Amino acid sequence: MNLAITDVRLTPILVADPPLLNTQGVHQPYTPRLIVEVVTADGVTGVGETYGDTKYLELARRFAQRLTGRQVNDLNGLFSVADEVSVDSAHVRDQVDVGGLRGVQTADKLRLSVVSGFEVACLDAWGKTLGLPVHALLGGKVRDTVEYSAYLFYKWAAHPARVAAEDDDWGAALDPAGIVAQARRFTERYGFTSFKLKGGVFPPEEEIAAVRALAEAFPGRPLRLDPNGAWSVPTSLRVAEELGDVLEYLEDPALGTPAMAEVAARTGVPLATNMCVTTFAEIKEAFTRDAVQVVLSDHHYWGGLRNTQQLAAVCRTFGVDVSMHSNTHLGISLAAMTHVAATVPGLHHACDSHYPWQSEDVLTERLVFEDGRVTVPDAPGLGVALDRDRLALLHRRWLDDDGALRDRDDAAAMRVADPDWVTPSVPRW
Ligand SMILES: O=C([O-])C(=O)C[C@H](O)[C@@H](O)C(=O)[O-]
Ligand SMILES: [Mg+2]
Repeated sequence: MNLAITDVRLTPILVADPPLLNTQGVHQPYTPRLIVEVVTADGVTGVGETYGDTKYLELARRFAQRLTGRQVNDLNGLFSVADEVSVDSAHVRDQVDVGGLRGVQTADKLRLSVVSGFEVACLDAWGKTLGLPVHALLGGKVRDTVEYSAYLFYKWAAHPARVAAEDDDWGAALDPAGIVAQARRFTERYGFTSFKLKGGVFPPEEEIAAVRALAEAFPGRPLRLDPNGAWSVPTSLRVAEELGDVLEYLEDPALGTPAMAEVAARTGVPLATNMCVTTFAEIKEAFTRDAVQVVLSDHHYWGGLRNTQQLAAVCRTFGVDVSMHSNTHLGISLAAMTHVAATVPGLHHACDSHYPWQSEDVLTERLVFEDGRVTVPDAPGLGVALDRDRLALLHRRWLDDDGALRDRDDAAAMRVADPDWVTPSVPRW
């Protein structure tokens, strides 16, 4: 058995994405992702997936150059490579962007997102070589299925500039009735039994009404509302007061740990985050101030599956729940999320996934949700197979793009419909 990496392939792609609304704007018709392949001396190929925007891609290219000759099971070594890459990446070293939906974007976090794509690819190759599933390499699964929630979005029927790949049959959802209809479709198609509504789009009263309508349509089902930090502390408290009887948790109602701590101190509704605790360095302040009761890990920006397990252990120590966040992603990432979620003890909340919104994939066989759950794959590696024709097609789309869509920009996508749109300042309400 020879675990040495002999080749690394990076394939940036553009994937069709429906016009889903959030507080920053609307999803672009296509979103960038990066598919990572590592090949071993034995000819085994492992696959990974991460963000594909230019700044990630540039780092990934530097990263890839340093991998040949390393062992696929040297997972700790990936972080040393990340350090080396940081030294010669002066252009991203000091880059900090506070305005996105993924929390504060630092160069460190970009690097960890890149590491995650390679870590998953290495685990896949290592597992295939040993004939073991990724969850076994992570210490073994403690459950056979992982529960996901229906991720509801306010949505237009179509993108303002129609695109060929867009033919979703979800229709528009712009009011409580539309959101309930969307939720029904999610239950019919995938059997989801818990629901998360992406908020911060309409004034809070309208979103409160939508959650109330969901509570009436699906009595007793876990419900969450996530405005991505768009509300002030008083608004967050008002929403918590009005929906406290039906919410499983409120997700990032206000932006940042101090504001979340203020809200948490004055409501009994649990608060979840994928914005104010997104790195190990942010944990201490948030946990000591009791600002959050649930951390939604995203293995991409936490630096991979093993870091996600470490995060879960820290959360457990502090009595904070852990669950999972997602961004627009394909089946490789869903498989990775499912493997790691299967190994985390005490996972009390259904994980998020955008996957049902993705009509395209790079797999020969897509993962399926049954009764709102994905069965944990037991085949070697991630248990997925790359469809090279699909990959080539989505890469061709990336090559043909003039650069406009290679970096996700929800505000720019919104300006296609509303030229005066500017990213709202926070708090918006
Ligand atoms: O839970 C979250 O904050 C997200 O899922 C962030 C995403 O960027 C979401 O807002 C989206 O896709 O519009
Ligand atoms: Mg969130």
